[in-house]
Amino acid sequence: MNLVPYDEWRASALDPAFSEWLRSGAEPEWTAVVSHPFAASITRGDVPDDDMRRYLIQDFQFVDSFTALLGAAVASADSFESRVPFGRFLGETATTEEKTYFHRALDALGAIPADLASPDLEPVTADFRALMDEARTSLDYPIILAVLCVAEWSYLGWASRAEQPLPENFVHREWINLHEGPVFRAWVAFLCGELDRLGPELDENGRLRVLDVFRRAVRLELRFFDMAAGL
Ligand SMILES: Cc1ncc(CN)c(N)n1
Repeated sequence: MNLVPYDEWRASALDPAFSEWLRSGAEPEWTAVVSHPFAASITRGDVPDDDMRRYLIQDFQFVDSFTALLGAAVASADSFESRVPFGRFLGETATTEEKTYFHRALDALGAIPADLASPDLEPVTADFRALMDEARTSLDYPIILAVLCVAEWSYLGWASRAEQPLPENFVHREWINLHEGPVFRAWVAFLCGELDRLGPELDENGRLRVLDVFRRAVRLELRFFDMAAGL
C-alpha cells in the first residue's frame, strides 16, 4: 500500500505519472483484479454459461450507473477539449456497442427481459453503484476520473492478457474486444492523461481524496470478479 506523498514519490519513481502513483497505491488489489481467475477464464472462453449470465446481468446494472457517470464527466470537465472524448465514448460505446452486446449476449445465455430490467442486485453491485453515484453527484472532476479510470484501465489490464486466437464464442470474444484494441487503449490513455494533468495541481489533501476513491473502486472491481466466480 502506497502512502508515500506524491511529491516525494515522483522524485524517485521510474514513471512519475500521477495515475501510476494511484495504481501502485492500489496494490496488491490491482494485480489481483487484472489477473483474476474469472477474467482469465473469460480470455480462454471457458466461463460456464450460468456464471457468465449472472456476471453480465449484474454488469448491466453497473453499466447503467457508469453511463450516468460519463454524463457527469461531460458536465464537470474543465475544458471543451476534455468534454469531447467523454461525449464521444458515451455516444459510440455506451449506447451502441455495449448495449447491443448485452442484449445479444444475454439472449444467447438464456436470460429473460426481467433479468435485465430489475434483477436482484448483488451487494457488490449495489456498493459499486453507490460509489459511482457518490462520484457523479460530487461533480468533482478528479474524483469522477478516478472511478472511470479504474473501471476502464483495470478492464484493459485483464483483456490485454488474452492470447490469440480469441475464443470463438462471441459472448467471450466480443467482451474481450470491447476492452482491448487501439481505440480502447487511446480512451484509457486519455483517462490516465487527465489524472496526470490534474493530480500535480491538487494539494496533498486533494490527492489523498482521489487515491481513496481510486482504491475503493479497485477493491470493488476485485469483489465484483469474486462475486462472478462465486467466491
Ligand atoms: C464491473 C465493471 N468494471 C469495469 C467495466 C468496464 N467498462 C465493466 N463493464 N464492469
